[in-house]
Amino acid sequence: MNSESNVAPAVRSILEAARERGRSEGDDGPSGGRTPASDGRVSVEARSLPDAIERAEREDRVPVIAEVKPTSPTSDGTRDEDPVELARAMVEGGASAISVLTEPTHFDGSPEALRRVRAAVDVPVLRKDFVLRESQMDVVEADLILLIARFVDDLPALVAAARDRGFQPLVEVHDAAELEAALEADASIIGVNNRDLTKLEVDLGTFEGVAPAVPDDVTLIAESGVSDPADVRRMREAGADALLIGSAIMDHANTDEVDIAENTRRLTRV
Ligand SMILES: O=P(O)(O)OC[C@@H](O)[C@@H](O)c1c[nH]c2ccccc12
Repeated sequence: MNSESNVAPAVRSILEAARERGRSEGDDGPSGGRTPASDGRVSVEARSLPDAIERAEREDRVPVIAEVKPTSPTSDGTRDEDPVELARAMVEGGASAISVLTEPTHFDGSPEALRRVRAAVDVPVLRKDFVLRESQMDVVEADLILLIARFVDDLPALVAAARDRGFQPLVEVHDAAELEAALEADASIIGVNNRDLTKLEVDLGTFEGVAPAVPDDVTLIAESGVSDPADVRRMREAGADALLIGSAIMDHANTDEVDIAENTRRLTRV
């Protein structure tokens, strides 16, 4: 994998920033909220995502991972409410898990936001960032950590490193070749990103194209571009065990007060 030659300029810039992060701070330097073991690694007791999905199904909710994403290169605005308040409203609206952007330079995220969210809610929390090296995992505790198949050099090693720390790795793919790499790396939670990182365009057909090749025992997540109940139904029919939804809940462009709980509810009660 690790092909970034023709990704969108915004994505290239995100990756450059990610590559630098952790170096100047000293790869193992202290930072907000992590719980270092004696060797400087975090060690987590993760809240199970498959269990949270099962609970939602039992309670007739669509399993949704709702994303605290203050802004993004493709968003029309910035939402600067307290991440804890946003996360609480998402859980109130039926979210099964919360994703928190920790990327600082393009998404206005922070590890501290994730630490505070995880302390405030009892559902699993995903760390959404561009983790490229093992040492970048030791920044903050989370229940799940994102690994983007396309951008990492040694996916099997990073999957193993994540599990060593107690994280549930969520491996993000965009096509059949990346899916194969994820399966070879022994991933058991796989997300198909509907957003093409070369053009930043969204096509829900991406999930529909990749999903049939995913084994049943994998927890399969449809990521990005789900904007209304019809999209929720479409992704569920194509085999999504859960949906990762950010923008439709955050509603960045809306400058009026937005009801995050209600935005979440309309996608979990489909
Ligand atoms: O806001 P959306 O279209 O609902 O998408 C959420 C999530 O899938 C998206 O933020 C995302 C998917 N993969 C990523 C990798 C890094 C940062 C962000 C992402």
